[in-house]
Amino acid sequence: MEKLLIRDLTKTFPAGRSSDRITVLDHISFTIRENEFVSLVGASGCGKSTLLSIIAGLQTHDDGDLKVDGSDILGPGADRGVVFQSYTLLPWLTARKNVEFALQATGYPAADIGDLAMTQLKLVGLEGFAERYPAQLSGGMKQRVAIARALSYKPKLLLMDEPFGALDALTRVQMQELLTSVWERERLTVIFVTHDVEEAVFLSDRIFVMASNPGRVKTVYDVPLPRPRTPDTHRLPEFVELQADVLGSIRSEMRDR
Ligand SMILES: Nc1ncnc2c1ncn2[C@@H]1O[C@H](COP(=O)(O)OP(=O)(O)OP(=O)(O)O)[C@@H](O)[C@H]1O
Repeated sequence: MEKLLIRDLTKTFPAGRSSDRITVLDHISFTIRENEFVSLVGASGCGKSTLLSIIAGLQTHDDGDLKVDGSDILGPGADRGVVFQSYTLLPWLTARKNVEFALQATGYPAADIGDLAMTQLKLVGLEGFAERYPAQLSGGMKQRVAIARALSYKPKLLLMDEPFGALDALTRVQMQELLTSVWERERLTVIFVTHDVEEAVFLSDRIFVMASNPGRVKTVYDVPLPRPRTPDTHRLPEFVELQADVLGSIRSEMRDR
């Protein structure tokens, strides 16, 4: 079933002081199926973050249609969970209270909130850290709380913008493995922005390579790798080949600019 439909999406920004406008996203059209994991990759400035924030309802668009489960996106909503690169936890609340706060804000019954928050923290392996404040957690742990929080209210669509970009290499790989196992268990629909092609191949069902000036989807790759994905997945010849193909596609687009 179709989860997200985007048709002829166009976004412009004012170009400096003149009345001209720069087209950042140009007639983008695609659909994402329920339970699909899709990554957006492409050169810096091709419009990945802009596209994600329009889907999140955090930015307006000029033209085109965006629908989640057949309903127009008109602004932010609890049907879409968002995880960004920077940890957006509330520093004055514990890990558990950060998750509970999101559940309260999205209207969960008060009696269920405590249990639900702990269940989500357990899912990301943080049940022992529930009473810690963000300042007492490592970067990877903070990002796990942010993922637990985004998953807690069961969004139809999870939107992730470079969520592991600020982490060290080992923590990043651990977070990829955690995310893929959570995704395999919860059957989420995810749109994931990353600069890291290896990360995109490891996590995704499909990879959209975007081109710039104006931003558009240039090539769509299917990722025919078996699941569950494990550390050994990286060594499969198909993995290595696909990674090279996607990188080549981004590079050729940069050369053509
Ligand atoms: N508020 C804004 N006003 C004007 N131009 C903007 C604004 N936000 C983004 N842009 C421009 O839109 C283009 C796309 O930006 P965006 O951040 O979406 O790209 P990106 O692919 O996510 O880049 P990166 O990979 O570097 O994060 C860039 O050229 C950027 O300069």
